Amino acid sequence: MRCVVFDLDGTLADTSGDLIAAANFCFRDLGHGDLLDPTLDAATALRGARAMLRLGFERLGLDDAEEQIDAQYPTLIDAYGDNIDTHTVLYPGVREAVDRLKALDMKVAICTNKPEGLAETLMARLEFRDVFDALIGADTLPVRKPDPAPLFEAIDRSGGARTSAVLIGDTATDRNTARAAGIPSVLVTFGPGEEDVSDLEPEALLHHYDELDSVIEAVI
Ligand SMILES: O=C(O)COP(=O)(O)O
Ligand SMILES: [Mg+2]
Repeated sequence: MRCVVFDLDGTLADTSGDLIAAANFCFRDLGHGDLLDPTLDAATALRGARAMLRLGFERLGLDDAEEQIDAQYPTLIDAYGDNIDTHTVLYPGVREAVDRLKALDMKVAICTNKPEGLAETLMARLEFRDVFDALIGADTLPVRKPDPAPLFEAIDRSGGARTSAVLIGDTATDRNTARAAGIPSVLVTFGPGEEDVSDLEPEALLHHYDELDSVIEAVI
C-alpha cells in the first residue's frame, strides 16, 4: 500500500512561534533577555531546539557552546511542553489533503525530529493525530533523521510499502533522510527559510496542500 510520510515542524505545522518562546524563556532565565525574534528567526526554530540555542549563544559571542546547549536543552523542552500550541498553526489545506490521501487508500505517517512525547502531545492538541497510522519521533529509535531508520520505521508501522513511499519535508535533513533510504522526497516551499529548497533537488516541490494529490501521483 502506498505510504506518505510527513515531517512535522515546518511541514504539517508552523511551530516556530512556540519554539522561539521556549528558547527565549531559557535566555531570560539566564539573564540575557529575549535573544531570538519570532519572525526573523523562524527558520532556525524549525530546525529544532538545539539550533535555536546555538543561535542565541552565538549572539552572545559563544561560538562553541555545546556544553551550554546540553545544559539548557531540558529547560527548553519543559518550557515548550508547557506552551506547545499557543502560536502553532497547521498549514492551509493540510487536514483536507491528508483526508484525501486516506480516501485514496494510502497510509499516512509522521517522522519528526521532535521528541516523540512532544510530537504526540502537539498532534493531539491540534486534533490531528488520529488520522495518522504511525508517528516516529527523534527518540523513538536510537537514531534520528537523517539516518533512514526512523523513516523506514514510520513506513513499516503504518502498514505501507517501502517501495511505494514518499517523504514530505521542509529541510535538507528530510531530503538527506529520503536519499539515504532510497525513497523520493517532496519539499514544501511555504516555509520561512531564505534558502531555496529547489537547490536541494528533491523529486518534487509542494507549493500548497491543495496540490498534494497530484504531486504524490507524479512521484509514487
Ligand atoms: O525538532 C526538530 O529538530 C525538527 O523537527 P521536524 O523533524 O519535525 O522538522
Ligand atoms: Mg521540518
